[in-house]
Amino acid sequence: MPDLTTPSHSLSSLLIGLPVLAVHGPTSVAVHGLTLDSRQAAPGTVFFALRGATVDGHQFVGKAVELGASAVVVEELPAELNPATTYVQVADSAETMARVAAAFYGHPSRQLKLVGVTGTNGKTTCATVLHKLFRELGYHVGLLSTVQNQIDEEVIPATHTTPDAIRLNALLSRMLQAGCTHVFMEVSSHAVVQHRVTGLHFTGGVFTNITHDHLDYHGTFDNYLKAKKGFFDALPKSAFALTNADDKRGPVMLQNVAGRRETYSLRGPATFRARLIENAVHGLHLELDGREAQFRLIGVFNAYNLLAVYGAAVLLGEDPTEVLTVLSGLTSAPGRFEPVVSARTRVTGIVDYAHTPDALENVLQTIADIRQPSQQIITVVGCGGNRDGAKRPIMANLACQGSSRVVLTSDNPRFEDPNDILTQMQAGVKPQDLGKVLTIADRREAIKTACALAGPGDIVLVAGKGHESYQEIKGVKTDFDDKRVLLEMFELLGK
Ligand SMILES: CC(=O)N[C@H]1[C@@H](OP(=O)(O)OP(=O)(O)OC[C@H]2O[C@@H](n3ccc(=O)[nH]c3=O)[C@H](O)[C@@H]2O)O[C@H](CO)[C@@H](O)[C@@H]1O[C@H](C)C(=O)N[C@@H](C)C(=O)N[C@H](CCC(=O)O)C(=O)O
Ligand SMILES: Nc1ncnc2c1ncn2[C@@H]1O[C@H](COP(=O)(O)OP(=O)(O)OP(=O)(O)O)[C@@H](O)[C@H]1O
Ligand SMILES: N[C@H](CCC[C@H](N)C(=O)O)C(=O)O
Ligand SMILES: [Mg+2]
Repeated sequence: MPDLTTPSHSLSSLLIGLPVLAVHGPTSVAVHGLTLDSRQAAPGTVFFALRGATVDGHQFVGKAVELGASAVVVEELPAELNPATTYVQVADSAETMARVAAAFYGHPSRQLKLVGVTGTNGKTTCATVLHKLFRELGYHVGLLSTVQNQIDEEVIPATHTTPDAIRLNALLSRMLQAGCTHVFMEVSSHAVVQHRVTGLHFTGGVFTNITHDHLDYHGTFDNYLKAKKGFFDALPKSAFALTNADDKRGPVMLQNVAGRRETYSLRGPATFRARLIENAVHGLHLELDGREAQFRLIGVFNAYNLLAVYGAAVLLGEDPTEVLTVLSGLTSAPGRFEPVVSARTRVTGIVDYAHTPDALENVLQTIADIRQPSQQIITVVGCGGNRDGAKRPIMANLACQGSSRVVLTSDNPRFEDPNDILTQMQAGVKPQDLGKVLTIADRREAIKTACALAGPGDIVLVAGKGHESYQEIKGVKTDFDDKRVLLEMFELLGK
């Protein structure tokens, strides 16, 4: 694995142009590293005290100083200052950290064609397909996504959809050094609010859609929309802003955009248009930008993703015909509508990352569109702990509306009691649907039961965890892979 760059700068050079309220101590100190975690502080590092969701990083300034941090960046100065450390006081530590991180790594985003994808659903799909497309077109390409980060085919594990600003700039720098010309990344709403992408130079931004999610974190839908829009508002004049004109909030996203405003649509006038010819089990047949093509991705929602990818590629200067030709052969991201068929009774298992009401509704609608009338749909679904609770009853109800049988189960309970989550899900089940619902907290058992219920040719949808290779219970991640469990159960039950 190539080394991460370890640049060295003086503190003063990193602070050029930034609004600093006060400095105590010398700014000539050499900086070899940046950290947001006091436990990683050491001589030569700058520690940024961030106000977190759980704790206030200012509590750990003393610890960082004790470990030898050369400088600390704070919003509030501690009562006692250590003469061996430089204290930089700013109005917003998170924003300052992002700008310092960009400078520390030499502003890699300015030398890359960096495209960010935001929206409730479809970010990973679009970013991953863009990565595959540009690889096929012959470029060296970086990817920052929920599933994994990549430099060409080299995989770098991801812990977040969008990494923190330090890791993000370090990764961009590494991508640049590896010869990447393009980087496609997901921009989560958390990332925008927490300034993870502040100070990056984007060549383009793509908006997929916005529906219910993360209201636990953002409080209101309006704040959630503001976060997504914040990314578009900050795009430079030189960038393109590509939005989904068919999404209710698509046009709002463009309101304050300084750059080129572009749209895509399946329903009306737009820069990039598509018409659905066929949505079948083997893929989509579309007329895209005036030309007919067959695609391997399934479901109308993927027609939107394909259109967004096509639009972004053309806006990046690629030849439309070549883009269509390559795009038609590409598959989706792992764990996104991924089918596995049992050997004997031809039960189709579908593993999908639908963990929002909109995604679940779309996936069930897609299955309804492509299934044979004789095929029953059995859905296994849960909702994550320590995340938006409001979606729980809604998702249980949607599962009932779109399925013959439903097994409610656990997703990643995290620090919540799985049975509490399940009770909240059950509250969404209509009295007339109670007969089709089973509740089994153990996800493995739930998948086993769904497989046992499946007759020859039926469809078992396992929703919510997609590519995830673990289940997180009380802070401990244990190996768990929906696709593997499905295959195991098919085998065990002779399906
Ligand atoms: C809610 C949320 O976004 N949390 C992120 C946030 O953590 P936090 O606010 O809880 O941090 P905290 O524990 O309160 O600590 C505050 C500060 O004190 C520091 N600290 C803490 C302890 C200590 O001893 N010393 C110390 O310096 C911490 O490093 C931190 O800088 O800042 C951390 C550092 O960047 C992130 O790792 C953490 O992501 C957590 C793990 C997380 O689960 N985030 C999810 C919700 C998230 O970000 N998801 C989005 C995608 C969603 C989607 O795809 O739909 C993502 O982009 O991944
Ligand atoms: N354009 C779309 N519109 C609606 N639903 C979609 C769309 N694309 C994908 N989905 C559904 O949403 C799920 C998640 O898709 P994907 O991983 O691409 O989204 P994401 O925005 O990256 O999600 P996350 O916020 O968790 O990173 C898919 O498994 C599918 O069920
Ligand atoms: N990026 C999303 C993923 C949710 C996936 C689902 N399996 C869950 O654990 O809730 C989040 O962190 O909220
Ligand atoms: Mg994602």
